Amino acid sequence: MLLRIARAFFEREGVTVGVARTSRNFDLDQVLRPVRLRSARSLPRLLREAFALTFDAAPRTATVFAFIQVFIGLGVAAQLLAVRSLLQALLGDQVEVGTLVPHVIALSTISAVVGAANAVRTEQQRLLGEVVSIHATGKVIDVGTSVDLLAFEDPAFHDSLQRARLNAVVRPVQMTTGALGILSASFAVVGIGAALFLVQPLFVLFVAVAYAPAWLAATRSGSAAYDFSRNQTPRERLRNYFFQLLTDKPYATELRAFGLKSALRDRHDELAQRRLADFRMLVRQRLKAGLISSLLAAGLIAATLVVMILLVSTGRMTIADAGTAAAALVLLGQRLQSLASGVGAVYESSLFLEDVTSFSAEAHGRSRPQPIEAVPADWSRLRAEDVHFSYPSRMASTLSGVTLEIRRGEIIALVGENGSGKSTLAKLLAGLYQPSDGRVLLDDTDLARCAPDDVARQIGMVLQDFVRYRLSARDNIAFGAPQRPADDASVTDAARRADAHEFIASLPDAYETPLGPEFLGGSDLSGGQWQRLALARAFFRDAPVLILDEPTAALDARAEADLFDRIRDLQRGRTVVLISHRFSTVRSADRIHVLHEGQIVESGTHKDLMALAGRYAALYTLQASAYADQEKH
Ligand SMILES: Nc1ncnc2c1ncn2[C@@H]1O[C@H](COP(=O)(O)OP(=O)(O)OP(=O)(O)O)[C@@H](O)[C@H]1O
Repeated sequence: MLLRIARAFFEREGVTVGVARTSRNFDLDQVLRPVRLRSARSLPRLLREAFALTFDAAPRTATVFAFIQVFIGLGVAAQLLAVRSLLQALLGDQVEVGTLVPHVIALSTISAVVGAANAVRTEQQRLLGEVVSIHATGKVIDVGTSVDLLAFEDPAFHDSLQRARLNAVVRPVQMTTGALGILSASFAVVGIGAALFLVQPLFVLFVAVAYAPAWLAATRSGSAAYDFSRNQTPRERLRNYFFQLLTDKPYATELRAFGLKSALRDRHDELAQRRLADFRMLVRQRLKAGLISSLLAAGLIAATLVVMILLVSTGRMTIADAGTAAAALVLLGQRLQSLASGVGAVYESSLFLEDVTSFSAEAHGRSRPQPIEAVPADWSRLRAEDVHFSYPSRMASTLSGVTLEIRRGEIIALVGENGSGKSTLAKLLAGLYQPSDGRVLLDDTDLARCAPDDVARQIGMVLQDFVRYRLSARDNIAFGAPQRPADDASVTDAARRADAHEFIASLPDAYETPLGPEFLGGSDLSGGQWQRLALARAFFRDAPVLILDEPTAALDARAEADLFDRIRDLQRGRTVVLISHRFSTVRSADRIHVLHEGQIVESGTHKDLMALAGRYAALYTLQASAYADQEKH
């Protein structure tokens, strides 16, 4: 059932499960299948990665921290030895108060210094956790913003992204605490172990055996938690999606209009219950392992104490040594427990580490071939040359053998029925996707060989699904060219060109009004007003090429006609690629390309295409007669 829901979700999101073109073929059944438990052998690698991330984030704090750990480890051993010599002095034949004083002073001083170091360590650890968390979040942002756009078509990438996003806040702290806890406990264990060894070497072996099950239990429970989180991800993404549908503003109106609340809630709850059931199982497993290992440890420590009593009663061990050994056993037990829980924490957070590492590999793997070529400064034509393209999740080609040329300053139009490939071609022309075959060129320079940011500088776009930034009107426009100063003159100029100035000026705080009623003092806009704002953003970018993908779908007919009448003036000699379903608006383009099932089937001016009496002419006539009918009625 869940598999069906998950499959339906991915398909509804436009991602059909099938053979992918990219190297990372995706199979939902594969993803939903639990992965194998991780082996304890991966611990050294995980620790290395955890330390690398920590030291990368805060080299100085981490180094200071490491020194404090060593210091505390040695300090605890020194404390034990000081206790031992105090006990020896106390239990000696002739106890003189004067001889005890240096022992007391030594023990108090060591204890005070170790106590102070512990306090510093606790606070440093918190600080380090925060710094690593911010650093790790930055890494997730870096990857999320630098991967190829096509990565977002890959559900496996979304799983990684989701995990990294959710885990970036808590896991780094857990990981740092765990890794540093291991470091600290290891030093302490070595120190106390050495002190215990001096007293009775056999006891060191007893303690190691006693805590081995705890170590195993922690490793296993860490890896079980890892598997749980990993296997839950696809389901959790689906549950989050239902959660969003139920609580986010964009869906609130339709949810109420269709009375969808219960239906969506049921789906959400079903997934939540599945998660809870799996989690209960995990908790039971971990609890069982934890209890068994604790009981075993307690039993073995009790046996060690019995041996100790026997040794003392037979005179083979002094009382001072027995007292020291007892204290060492307790201390060692505590440190070994924290060592074990540190290992568990590192295992749990390894999911995050792995995602960050595979993320970075992803970013590198998808980077452009070297050497990078410069975008020609004064290019004179943008050309698609026998371009083929298919989305990773679709078997069929979306574009096949598309060739077209746009000279600088020309206005061209792409028309065709829904799904014919217009938006996809526009994204290829903008260098957002790479063709699977063929090339997109600026003069003779292949866009695939250019730095994405350089290509982006050449292009301004109004996308079909443009973003409505819930920020100020000024931001909404200025985001068109973040490197350009958002001064009043240029922002209002762009707004005027998109006919947006008047309604922005009438907002409560004009250009500074937050565009979202969910924010204090915020206002919302109509669909057409948002579209004008998106247009203003593209005008503000002032790039040599402007791609308008149905930029007027939400505008009324008069506004649309007015915009296209003015587009040549507005663009001041720049290149325009226009996608529209309203043929009347594209008729003035220098060339019109008609797409059908991913191929250009007709090209020419409006006059040429009408004379051809083909697909364009038929659709144009159909639309014109529909308008004429509307006029009559
Ligand atoms: N992200 C995607 N993943 C898989 N297939 C996609 C994706 N985006 C588009 N497609 C498919 O590619 C084909 C072309 O889509 P495209 O959006 O380019 O068409 P279009 O001509 O712009 O359509 P419309 O006029 O409806 O906007 C369609 O069959 C569509 O289903």
